[in-house]
Amino acid sequence: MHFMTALRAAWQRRNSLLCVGLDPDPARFPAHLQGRPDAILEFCKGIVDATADLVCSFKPQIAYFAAQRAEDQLEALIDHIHTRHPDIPVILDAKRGDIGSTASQYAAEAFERFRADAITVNPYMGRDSVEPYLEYADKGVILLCRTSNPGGSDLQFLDVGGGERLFERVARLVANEWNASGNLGLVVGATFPNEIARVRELTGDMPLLVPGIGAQGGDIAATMQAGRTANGTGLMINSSRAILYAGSGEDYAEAARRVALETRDAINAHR
Ligand SMILES: O=C(O)c1cc(=O)[nH]c(=O)n1[C@@H]1O[C@H](COP(=O)(O)O)[C@@H](O)[C@H]1O
Repeated sequence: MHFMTALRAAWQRRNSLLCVGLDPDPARFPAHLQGRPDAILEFCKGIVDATADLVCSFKPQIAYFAAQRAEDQLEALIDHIHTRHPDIPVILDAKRGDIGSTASQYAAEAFERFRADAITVNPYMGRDSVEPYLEYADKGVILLCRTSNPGGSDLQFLDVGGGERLFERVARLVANEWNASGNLGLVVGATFPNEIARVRELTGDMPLLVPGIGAQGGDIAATMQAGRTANGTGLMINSSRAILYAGSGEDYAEAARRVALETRDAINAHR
């Protein structure tokens, strides 16, 4: 199924704009999982199965798996999500960006090896660096626009002419010129609601991935006010650490579920 179709269906069916980020850090795992060779997979499966009815997407961050030599566990995790929760799209957070020939390999890695439904990509090498991902017409490609970190302003706020800031140029280009197949989205941090509003203004109903609530302190009400579309959707609001590490004992998945539920409801209160 096309990523955008699956996302819209998940927004409706799950009544949720929450994206749970899967950033497994073994140092923070509960004691009963410590030292197990499959700890990353087991930890993440626990989170996924406890929260799947509360989310519109899952977003595994590839660095957390690669740093632990656990790409095989990432493959198994995505396979688990597709098998057990087939209606929930998986966004592989990889933030790739390279020349076309190399980008083709990154696209094959994300969509063929890992079987992700969407990938995050850094667009700052330009259109030809994004095109290999677009060849997978049913997959989502979510481009960094205005990132959630403080240093995001260093470059993304630069005036590129006539008072237009770099992130605005990215949003305008992506919405008006690059999105011929309708499979693009943008990343805009919850920590910058004014910029969410600006990107929404420039991109119509384009889906926005919004990380930065929870551990980074972004405001849910301001995010929703700035970014929701007329029908009360349009956003995948990501929270990772605040949900993953809500508990530290054997009941970590139940603790994660409680925070995911609170977060989903806090978001829905502003739809
Ligand atoms: O593309 C992303 O997902 C992303 C973009 C961005 O601007 N800021 C950002 O925090 N992220 C990712 O979103 C997640 C945020 O995690 P928490 O701060 O723990 O909720 C991490 O996986 C980040 O890599």
